[in-house]
Amino acid sequence: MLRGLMIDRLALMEQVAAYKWNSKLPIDDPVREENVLKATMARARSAGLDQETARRFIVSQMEAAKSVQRYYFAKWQDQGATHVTGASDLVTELRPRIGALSARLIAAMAEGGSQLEECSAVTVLRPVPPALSDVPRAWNIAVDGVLGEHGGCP
Ligand SMILES: C=C(O[C@@H]1C=C(C(=O)O)C=C[C@H]1O)C(=O)O
Repeated sequence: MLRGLMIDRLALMEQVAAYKWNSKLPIDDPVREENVLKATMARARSAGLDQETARRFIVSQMEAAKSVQRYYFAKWQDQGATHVTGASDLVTELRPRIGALSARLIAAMAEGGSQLEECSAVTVLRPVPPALSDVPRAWNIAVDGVLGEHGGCP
């Protein structure tokens, strides 16, 4: 559940990158990030999820999201691409979908929280999903935000 939602959120980032590439927008949007963070903290509070856990989690999902976008920007730069086809609108389509996934992610974190304390969570979450095989480092960033305290697991 948690893994699937994390994959779904990151899988949208190629389209986010395409929209920004075509519109010549920067990858980083600190105002949007602040809004995502605030919404997440409010949701975490009502779901009974620890604030620090929620913050660390969403900050790493956003870092991972930007890492995916940087991968595609570099690729299109190398290819000399001026316009990438198939990009949905960022504001009316992509961000509402990202927002819905972020809400479900916080619910999943709140529900599965105690399981994440176990070392088996590492085994389940760590493998790079096939859909994200081009961006393994981004996946690792996303997973580190969930499993940061598991340094001692085998
Ligand atoms: C996904 C986006 O790109 C970046 C990543 C964000 C996120 O993961 O929520 C938010 C803002 C941007 O810094 C976006 O602009 O919406």
